[in-house]
Amino acid sequence: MKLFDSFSTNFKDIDEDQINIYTCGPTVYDYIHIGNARPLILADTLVRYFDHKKIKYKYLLNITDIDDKIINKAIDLNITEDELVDKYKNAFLKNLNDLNIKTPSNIVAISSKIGEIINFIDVLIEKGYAYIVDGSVYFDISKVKNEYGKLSKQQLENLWTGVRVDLEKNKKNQGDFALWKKTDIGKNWLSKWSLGRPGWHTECALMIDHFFSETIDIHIGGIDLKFPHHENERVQYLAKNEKEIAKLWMHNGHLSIENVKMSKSLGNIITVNEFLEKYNLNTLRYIFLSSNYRQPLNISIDVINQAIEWNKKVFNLLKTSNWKLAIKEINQRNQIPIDEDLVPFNYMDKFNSYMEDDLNTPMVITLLDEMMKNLNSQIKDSCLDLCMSEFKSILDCIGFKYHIKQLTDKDIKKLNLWKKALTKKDYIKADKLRKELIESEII
Ligand SMILES: Nc1ncnc2c1ncn2[C@@H]1O[C@H](COP(=O)(O)OP(=O)(O)OP(=O)(O)O)[C@@H](O)[C@H]1O
Ligand SMILES: [Zn+2]
Repeated sequence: MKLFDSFSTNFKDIDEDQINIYTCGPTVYDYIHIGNARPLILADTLVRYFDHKKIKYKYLLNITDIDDKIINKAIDLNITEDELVDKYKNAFLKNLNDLNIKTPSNIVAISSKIGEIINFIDVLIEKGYAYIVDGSVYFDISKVKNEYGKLSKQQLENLWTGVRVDLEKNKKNQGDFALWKKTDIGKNWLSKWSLGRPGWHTECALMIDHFFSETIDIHIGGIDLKFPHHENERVQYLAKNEKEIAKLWMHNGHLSIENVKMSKSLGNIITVNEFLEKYNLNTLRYIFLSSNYRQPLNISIDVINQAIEWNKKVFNLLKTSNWKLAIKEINQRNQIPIDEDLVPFNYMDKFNSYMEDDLNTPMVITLLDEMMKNLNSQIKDSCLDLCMSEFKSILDCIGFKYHIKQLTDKDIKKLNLWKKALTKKDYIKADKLRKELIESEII
């Protein structure tokens, strides 16, 4: 399988027996928006494909439950940070389920790893990469001069133009970032340096160091995290372990609305909950999968309508084939074994080759369109089961989920009566039955 590595800007082969994956999770101070869902759906598409190919993987997703944003919001609302975090962590987990995102192998909140973070920072101080100022600990980026900026392809001296940096005084270099922040505001923990809390960039570096004994295979996150967050994660891991944190970096492009990046701070967000109230998970899947994950994506009513129309087509085909196959089964016309040579297409092979080409899901959508066209018209009756099962397993593999009614014996009886009425040209009876079948969402 070939994936684009946004560090080397080359395609790389992924062929290990077990793939270790990490995605930077949300800061749980609010509901997630559909932009935040893009990296999660990207990771989900990847691991679903690994499942399909029976490739083993370990996928870790962190939850940032310690952060300034959490502290400030809890103060504003006059509630405890724990109350705030619980509410939004649960909402986040529910959203994963609502979006049909497979539960990662591990979901870990950083507050459960404070002891490990302190030890991690200690090693960086001992090795001379971090220094203490008045109870806070900073990473000294001048110690990794030759490495810093490599991921985001920037010159050290140009890095800070237009980027918001920590305002702490006494830092040796402008770009030095806090590993441990001394603070008496909000929740804090006792370390040998001060009462304080860890910095965000250290959380992810620690998680990867702690859960995986070696360089991970794939690190996933939105493109906005490339600098400084991922740059900072990388140099910490490099400083501690003298090796790369990840073999391959996957960065998704931004989701924008009216051509402006969807972001909480700009207030132009659509939360996952809001989106799902109006539309459904398949609408969002289609929107993301029909465009290349690396490209920016602008959401508009046209894009949403296109997704709705496409899903209607799929749903209708699934419904029609469901009752057609049910009748066929009951009539036992299906006793003739399926001759696989009769199946005129190679859908699964095509699907696999598109997915292995850096998750080329737009081509998979085109393939599904081609399948729908054939299934709706030309496919030989004897191939219907086989082709439909391929169609369904592709949909399932890329995370679509449709609710098709399970037909009862009574439903099938009615279908047969309808068919008989048609054969006998008893159109009044046929029409009545057809109406009933439509009403009960069978056809
Ligand atoms: N508009 C977007 N399009 C795609 N991915 C995004 C977008 N906004 C955030 N992300 C990604 O979502 C994940 C969580 O991001 P983060 O924790 O920074 O969210 P946030 O604080 O809610 O962001 P923001 O304030 O920008 O809305 C990251 O991988 C980030 O890159
Ligand atoms: Zn991270």
